Amino acid sequence: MRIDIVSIFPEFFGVLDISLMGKARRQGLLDVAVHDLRDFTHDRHRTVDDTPYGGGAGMVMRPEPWGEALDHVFGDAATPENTTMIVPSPAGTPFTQAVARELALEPHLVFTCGRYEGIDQRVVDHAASRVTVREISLGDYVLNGGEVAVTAMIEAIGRLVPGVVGNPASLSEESHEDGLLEYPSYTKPATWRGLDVPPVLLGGNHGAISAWRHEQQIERTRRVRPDLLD
Ligand SMILES: N#Cc1c(-c2ccc3cc[nH]c3c2)n[nH]c1N
Repeated sequence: MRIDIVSIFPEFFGVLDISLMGKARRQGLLDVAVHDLRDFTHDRHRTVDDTPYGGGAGMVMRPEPWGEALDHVFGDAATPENTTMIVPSPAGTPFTQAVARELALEPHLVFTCGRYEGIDQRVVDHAASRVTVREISLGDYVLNGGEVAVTAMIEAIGRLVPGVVGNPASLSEESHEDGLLEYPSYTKPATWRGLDVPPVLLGGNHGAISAWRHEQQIERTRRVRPDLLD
């Protein structure tokens, strides 16, 4: 999978050089390129924003640098079938595990990190004439820009790419994979500060363990996220 990120804070994505994402990049499973939007400006101050038409607080990201940056990232080969541009936005559709699974099947993802009051709408509209565009929200709260959201999305998507996670079986036992929250986990010692590991987990009866874990998933989901059971 090829991932391109455009941001005025490219250094923000150094986190993608470490841990599982870094290993996947070194293995060639993920090809990630980060682009500085200011490299596509032509004035002395490398200006990326301007005042909003219609007035209002804050600034809007200018379309020209974005247009040139996306021209560079899309190249001549990008089509709606092979390239998906993801625009993080509080006005987007919710980012869920199901969306992560969909996007993990795409060959090329382009993430556009807005700042200020957002990106001139014409950038999104023009890109939609060239590639698939999805405006996606990390959650119902307000961030200062797209970078935090893009980092979270790339981790959630990247870990689903075959080969990135060592034991694929672990992916199927996580929260939200089967519509339920995950069961509680324990490791040694069997007793810690007077607290015991549930005996069923020590008995080696795999059928009983599996049944207990499913019961725990149902109980935890009913208690914490009853909405998932609707
Ligand atoms: N995704 C997402 C977001 C954002 C977000 C995304 C981009 C920009 C650009 C300026 N401000 C932004 C906020 N806020 N809350 C979310 N769930």
